Amino acid sequence: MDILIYGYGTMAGAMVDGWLRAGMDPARITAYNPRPKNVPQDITFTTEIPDRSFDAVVLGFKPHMLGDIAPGMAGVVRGGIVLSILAGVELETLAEELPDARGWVRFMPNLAVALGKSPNALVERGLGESDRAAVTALAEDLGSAEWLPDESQFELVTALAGSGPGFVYRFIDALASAASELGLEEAQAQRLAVQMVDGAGALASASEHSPRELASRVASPGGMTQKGLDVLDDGGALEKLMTNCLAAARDRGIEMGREARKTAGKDS
Ligand SMILES: NC(=O)C1=CN([C@@H]2O[C@H](COP(=O)(O)OP(=O)(O)OC[C@H]3O[C@@H](n4cnc5c(N)ncnc54)[C@H](O)[C@@H]3O)[C@@H](O)[C@H]2O)C=CC1
Ligand SMILES: O=C(O)[C@@H]1CCC=N1
Repeated sequence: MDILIYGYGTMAGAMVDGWLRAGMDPARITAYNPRPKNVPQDITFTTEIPDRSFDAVVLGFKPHMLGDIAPGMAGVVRGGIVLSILAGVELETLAEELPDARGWVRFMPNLAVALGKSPNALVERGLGESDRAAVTALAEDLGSAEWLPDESQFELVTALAGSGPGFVYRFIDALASAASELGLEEAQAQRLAVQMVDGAGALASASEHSPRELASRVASPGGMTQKGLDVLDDGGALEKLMTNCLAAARDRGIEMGREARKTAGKDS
């Protein structure tokens, strides 16, 4: 499967890094971006829209640009599979805007693709069994493949797994700032917070126990951790905060889907 990256920004670039890291032949990858970009050695880069079609085309630009960009993409997607990382943009819009493709996939990664550690949410229209297997393999090279039965929860999944690193980074930053506020040297607080989250995440991945159970294993009865957990749990404070956080991100995704339909002229 040869791949065209159409819009080589932060996310699409991280996907290329992940595929190369997983051993993909760089000759399979072409990247198009209207402005010059630094790209890994051995992939093909162009600032001109290629004049041939590709097996798979990754949409790597901003969601609201789809309506303006799609008409110029007919040639590159003809007969191929569209892999859209555009937040909020639905399969229906993709199929209407890029009707010359043979299949459409919403492929929602996060920046950890670069390390092969992204949970990748997927939903498709028009894919046969072998295409689905090929897309699954592409996702697994970047972490995991999480196929959803339909699109109804895709914005929520995007909030959790796509935006999620942003929330975790904010949490790490808040931990480090709090420790520094309480007296620790700033750089040391940040080092400790980052390494702690790295280890805690790896343990949660490797463990047979749920995060809830792991938290109670850290909290020795009558000890320090429980006192801290009591603050987070008071009135369901942290859970309420996270519910509001995910709902706000999800709702913005739904709105972005609407905006993309509007600029594509498919909605009033
Ligand atoms: N940043 C992230 O963590 C994630 C981003 N996404 C999605 O990835 C997409 C890109 O986001 P970022 O990489 O963060 O943004 P970015 O701004 O880094 O990348 C956008 C790229 O599109 C290029 N571009 C501009 N006009 C273009 C045109 N006419 N044709 C082709 N390319 C054009 C820009 O030069 C730029 O390289 C968005 O649709 C976003 O929803 C999805 C999951 C996570
Ligand atoms: O913030 C955004 O809209 C995109 C979607 C998931 C992560 N970044």
